[in-house]
Amino acid sequence: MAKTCADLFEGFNCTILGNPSEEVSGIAYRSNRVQPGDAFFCIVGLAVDGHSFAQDAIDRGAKVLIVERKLYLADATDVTEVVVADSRKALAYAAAQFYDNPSRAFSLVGVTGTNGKTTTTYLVEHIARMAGKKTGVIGTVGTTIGDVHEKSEHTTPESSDLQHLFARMRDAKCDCVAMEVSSHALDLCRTWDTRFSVTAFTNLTQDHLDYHHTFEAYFEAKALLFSHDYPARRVICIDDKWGAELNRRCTEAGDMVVTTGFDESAAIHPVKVDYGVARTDVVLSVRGEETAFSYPLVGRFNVSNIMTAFGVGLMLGIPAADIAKSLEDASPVPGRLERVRTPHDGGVSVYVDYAHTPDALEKALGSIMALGHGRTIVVFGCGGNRDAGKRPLMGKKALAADYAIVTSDNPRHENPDAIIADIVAGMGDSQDKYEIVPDRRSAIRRAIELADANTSVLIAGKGHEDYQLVGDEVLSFDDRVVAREELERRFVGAAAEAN
Ligand SMILES: CC(=O)N[C@H]1[C@@H](OP(=O)(O)OP(=O)(O)OC[C@H]2O[C@@H](n3ccc(=O)[nH]c3=O)[C@H](O)[C@@H]2O)O[C@H](CO)[C@@H](O)[C@@H]1O[C@H](C)C(=O)N[C@@H](C)C(=O)N[C@H](CCC(=O)O)C(=O)O
Ligand SMILES: Nc1ncnc2c1ncn2[C@@H]1O[C@H](COP(=O)(O)OP(=O)(O)OP(=O)(O)O)[C@@H](O)[C@H]1O
Ligand SMILES: N[C@H](CCC[C@H](N)C(=O)O)C(=O)O
Ligand SMILES: [Mg+2]
Repeated sequence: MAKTCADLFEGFNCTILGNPSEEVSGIAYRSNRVQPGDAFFCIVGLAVDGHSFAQDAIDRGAKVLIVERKLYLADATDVTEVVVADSRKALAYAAAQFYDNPSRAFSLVGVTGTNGKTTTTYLVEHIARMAGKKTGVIGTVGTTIGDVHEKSEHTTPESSDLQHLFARMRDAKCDCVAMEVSSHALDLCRTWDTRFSVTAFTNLTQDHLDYHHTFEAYFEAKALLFSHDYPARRVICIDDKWGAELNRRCTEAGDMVVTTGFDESAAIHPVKVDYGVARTDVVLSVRGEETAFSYPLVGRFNVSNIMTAFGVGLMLGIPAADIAKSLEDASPVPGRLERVRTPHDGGVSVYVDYAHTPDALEKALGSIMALGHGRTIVVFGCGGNRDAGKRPLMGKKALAADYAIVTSDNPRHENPDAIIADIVAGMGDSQDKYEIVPDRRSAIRRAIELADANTSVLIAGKGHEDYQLVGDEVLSFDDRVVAREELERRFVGAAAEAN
């Protein structure tokens, strides 16, 4: 049923100047995407003020403007203005009304934390699907509705895009949706007026300080995901002090909390772990009961993700035995410690991973080195126009490898050489342990040239990405494809020469 302006803002503190019965045919926050009959939300952004695009939106047919200050555009007397205190909250609220509060139609799981969100949402989706539910996933790798996958622009979409996605998931009869909730999204109200059934916290380590400035502000943004909803079901990894603090707050607020962690004080903790090259065997203590199973992911950090997903499964009402059974054949997550396979690899073990923070790089390297392939070479860079403080820290972490090749990630609008200089500033006087190869393909080629059958190569930072962002250009680039090509170039070439 068509919605009026008054319908969208029922229960929301605002002043409607004009016609409350004006019908709204769509929601827009980007002027160049306005369709006739839309309501256009003027958002004061970090880069520009959306109010300055109001006239453009009207010219494209917007009938309602949502503003933080009255505009009274002279030749737009038939346009209704809705004055609100915060257009971002208004956008989230009105979009939820427009699509009839779709997040209430299914169990929605929100996962936040610096690292492990994508992995955990994939695991939760798998557990829910094996329990017979129709599922959806929203996150960095894209959106999945049932079995249909789409790419996405953000890890957590803008609020109105998110509500639209929820509506599509509701219409597709999804019972359970697992989504990543980034700290940007929480701070920018993208999930405002979304109802979560369960929220989960993985960890907090350095990232995004370009945006949040301090760890405390970064943590408080994450903590917003744990400050509302009823009944409040939380799964919190208490391995770092931030998780412990969140647990304290949620417990004090009377929330239902399942804690996870390596320490035996956590409600879910490992009793025994055997790390294999392709699978991991664990015995977990789950609220005092031991559960043994094996799953096809590697690395110590994935034990954390498995435990968090296990906790979410319990909160969704799925029996522990069913969760354990389903994890036996969990699907690996694209671009997370993904082994690059080709018949001609010369015995070199190449892994592509999405580690783009100091902690993730340390964990990914540690996991690969623990697999005992011998020598480890890491190829990595850092993204441009993102937290520069993490660059030297990642440089330092990379020294745990036997050798590092420092290269470009997504330079965006920064000079790649300047990003690399920031990275190597953290590598002290260890020049014999690294070299700089700015072009990413050449860096991967160099690592493979240096490798032999006792070497593993970790290509970190871009994981599932099939592009490289250079200035405004989106170049085609996939670490997995390039690594395969470079393995073949070396080993098929070598075999041909030997014949
Ligand atoms: C820091 C951040 O997240 N910024 C987001 C924010 O931008 P902003 O508030 O600065 O918007 P702005 O560019 O100043 O524009 C203000 C308003 O004017 C509008 N506008 C602007 C220009 C125009 O011609 N017409 C027009 O209507 C804009 O649509 C906007 O409503 O709102 C915009 C609209 O939704 C987003 O596109 C933009 O994401 C930028 C591009 C971005 O790169 N975000 C990244 C950092 C991000 O969100 N990452 C997280 C993942 C992090 C993780 O890995 O954990 C994510 O969830 O993806
Ligand atoms: N629980 C964890 N603790 C530390 N590092 C992890 C953990 N899980 C994954 N990682 C590392 O972080 C990388 C990214 O993992 P994942 O994509 O699951 O995290 P994310 O939180 O979704 O990241 P993003 O912020 O980019 O969306 C992995 O490739 C791995 O190197
Ligand atoms: N979601 C992360 C992705 C970083 C991936 C890395 N390849 C880069 O471009 O910095 C971010 O927005 O910071
Ligand atoms: Mg992610």
